[in-house]
Amino acid sequence: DMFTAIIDLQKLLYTEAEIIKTLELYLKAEEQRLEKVRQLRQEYGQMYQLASQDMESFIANPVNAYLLVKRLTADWKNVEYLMLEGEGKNLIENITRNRDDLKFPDDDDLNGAAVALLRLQDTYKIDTSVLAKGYIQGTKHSSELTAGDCFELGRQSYNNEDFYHTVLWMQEALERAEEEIDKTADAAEVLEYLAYATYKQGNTRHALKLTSNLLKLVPDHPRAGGNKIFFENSLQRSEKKKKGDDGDVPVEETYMEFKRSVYDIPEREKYEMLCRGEKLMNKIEEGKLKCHYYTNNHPYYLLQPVKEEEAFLRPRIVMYHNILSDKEIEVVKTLATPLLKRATVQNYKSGELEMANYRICKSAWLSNQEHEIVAKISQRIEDLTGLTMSTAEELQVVNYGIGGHYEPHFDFSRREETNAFQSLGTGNRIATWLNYMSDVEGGATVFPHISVAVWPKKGSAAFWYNLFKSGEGDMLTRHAACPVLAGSKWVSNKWIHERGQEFRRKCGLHFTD
Ligand SMILES: O=C(O)CCC(=O)C(=O)O
Ligand SMILES: [Fe+2]
Repeated sequence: DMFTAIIDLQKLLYTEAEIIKTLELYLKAEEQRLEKVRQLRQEYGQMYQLASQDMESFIANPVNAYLLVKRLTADWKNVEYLMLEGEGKNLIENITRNRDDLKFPDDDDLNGAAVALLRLQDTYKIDTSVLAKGYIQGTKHSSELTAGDCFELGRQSYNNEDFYHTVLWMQEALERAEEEIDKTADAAEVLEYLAYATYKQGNTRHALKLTSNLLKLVPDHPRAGGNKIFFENSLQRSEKKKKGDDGDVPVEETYMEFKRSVYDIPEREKYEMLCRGEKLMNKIEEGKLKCHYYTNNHPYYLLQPVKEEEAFLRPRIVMYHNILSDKEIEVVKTLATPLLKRATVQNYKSGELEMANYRICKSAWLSNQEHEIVAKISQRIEDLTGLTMSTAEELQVVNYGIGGHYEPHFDFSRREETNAFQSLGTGNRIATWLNYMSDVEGGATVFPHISVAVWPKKGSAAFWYNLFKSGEGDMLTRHAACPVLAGSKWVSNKWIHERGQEFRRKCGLHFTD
């Protein structure tokens, strides 16, 4: 899959250049071929004209008779060949089968890219027609979508049984198709999808209206007549039900589908609000946050203190600025790029690592031995946190994909979980150090339960303890990576473990320390 990391998508531009070359070759070959066909057509025509003046005497001439037979045997074979054997087949094979250096995305990538656009639309509340015009947060990033492109997004949503987005995008496709001179979508086809999705969304009356419009457009449409009857019956049934036991209005099925567990709603909503940059923290909490120079009393940083900015106090979440240089970031990205693999998450029941739609990125692990810069980064984290890196995990390098995100999660493992860290023998993830290695739009790291949003800045880092001093997990550290609106988001992180920190971070007796 290519959609899960922006770095992989860059290869697709090379594929596109090769496709352009292939199309040019194809057009040239086809033009030559058609020219030959045109010539033959003319020769056939000339002879026929001559013959039709006086058929009998024409055939009576043995040369003519011979030529006629020849035209319908040998020459005809030639015509057949010209008509059937375009260069197309060869050229297609050349570009798809014989080229290992070219990457083609597959249907899953198309679906992933479509779902990503829809996710961005929802999280950042982007209006469908604004997005279709290529605007993302006021700046024009891309070309416009055609009616056909909108139709394709609607169709992808439909295949995912996401009727909410099907309606939005089919409506947009319909509006755009109306304006287009060279139509890229068929209004009848759009209307059929739109009507069904509207019905699935619980609006049968409007679905019926859309189907009537479809029938006006294509009176002998193969399915619309049947659909109309189906919608009419369904309307009658619900009317009867309403009259039969009044007060008991039938609950809309699809509404239930969309509603998630009550527990989820506040977190989800807060997560999205924070992603959009809405300020949720109360002024008093915010007023307590400080920004100052920090040395950790380390000789090196006494000479060159780093800027420490508090993002929250309990749990304490801090940002350090200018931690990694551009050059170090380049090295880390270069080392990681060939090793990137679709990132996994741990199934909390089975303990197995698996891919999940709630984490769209690729990641790679770099050990200190890999390169002196990796070791240097480890050392820097040790010096600034005072925690030993000897039990930490390797440096995880992450590149997010289109609309890439990581939904709310804990970095530490909970008691009830089947715990993969147990085999490491280093205890739980006591703290997280997160380096931001690129500037992007969107893609904040947010903590929905404490209303904190940390915005990526190339070279900066975030740090927090996941566990209290007692070893108990701090539920308020639940956090998420917001979908990336634009750009290629790179981060790297160090997960620091409990073992070895006994004298570095003293055990607390109190739960909430
Ligand atoms: O990328 C981010 O902003 C956060 C990543 C994260 O939470 C994780 O990888 O555990
Ligand atoms: Fe995390």
